[in-house]
Amino acid sequence: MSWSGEGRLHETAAVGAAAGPARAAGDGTGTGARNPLPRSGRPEETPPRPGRFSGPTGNRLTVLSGPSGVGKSTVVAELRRTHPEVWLSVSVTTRKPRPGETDGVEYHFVDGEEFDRLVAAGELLEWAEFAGNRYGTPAAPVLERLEAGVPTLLEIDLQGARQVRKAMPDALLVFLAPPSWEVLEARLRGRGTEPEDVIERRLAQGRIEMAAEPEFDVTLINTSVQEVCERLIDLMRVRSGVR
Ligand SMILES: Nc1nc2c(ncn2[C@@H]2O[C@H](COP(=O)(O)OP(=O)(O)O)[C@@H](O)[C@H]2O)c(=O)[nH]1
Ligand SMILES: Nc1ncnc2c1ncn2[C@@H]1O[C@H](COP(=O)(O)OP(=O)(O)O)[C@@H](O)[C@H]1O
Repeated sequence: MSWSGEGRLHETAAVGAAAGPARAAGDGTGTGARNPLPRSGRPEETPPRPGRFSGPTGNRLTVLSGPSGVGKSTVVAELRRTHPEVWLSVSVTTRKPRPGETDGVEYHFVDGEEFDRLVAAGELLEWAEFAGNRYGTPAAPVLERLEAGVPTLLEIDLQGARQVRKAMPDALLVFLAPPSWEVLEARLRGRGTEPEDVIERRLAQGRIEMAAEPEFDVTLINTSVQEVCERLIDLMRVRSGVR
């Protein structure tokens, strides 16, 4: 079967001590309760399908998305610390840096003019506007890593994930979900980095993102950051042959 596209295997794995053991994608033990899609075949046994941006090694890109405040940046920071073998794409954004963010680490912070230039020059693999700012993935570094067989992760929004799905049908799309909506609100407010009106915009966008969960291949529930990281690494290992 084809792993991408309609009938894509979908797994919902609660990750965290309270949620029981995490399950391997396609190992037949996932509940799939929220998305009862057909589940024949194991993704790791499906040969790579060439996409517009696929590298010759068949190495597949992994995309992490989820609503604002769910913990994506925290997971990425933990991966950066504990799994330096994974290459994390650094996006360009027109958003202003938050306290503690460093240009070139979390993002390349650019002005609107530079962002326009990158779009016009076709240098972005995908880009989207999110809560009043623009964000995009520089294509060249991603393609270089995929070509070299390096496990590669993008942390991007839903619109970006959809663009990646079109451009690279083999990409693994992982949805990071909160344990509950209340927890998501509490995390976003607790982070204390945005004023209330921005929080409201992000929560509104978050409802849209949550509704799109069935479009993703795998859902991980962010109860424990460490366990989400381990599951992500497992998924990437299966897909890119990393040991
Ligand atoms: N499409 C797209 N979205 C991105 C990119 N980089 C970051 N994002 C997303 O933009 C949204 C806002 O990011 P950010 O301002 O850092 O806020 P946070 O997610 O609440 O920490 C998040 O959903 C990110 O995943 C990118 O290169 N492309
Ligand atoms: N598993 C978790 N348990 C408790 N708090 C978490 C967890 N993951 C992230 N957080 C906290 O939630 C807030 C939002 O996380 P963040 O990584 O900024 O989210 P995102 O990048 O998805 O917007 C932060 O204050 C972070 O410390």
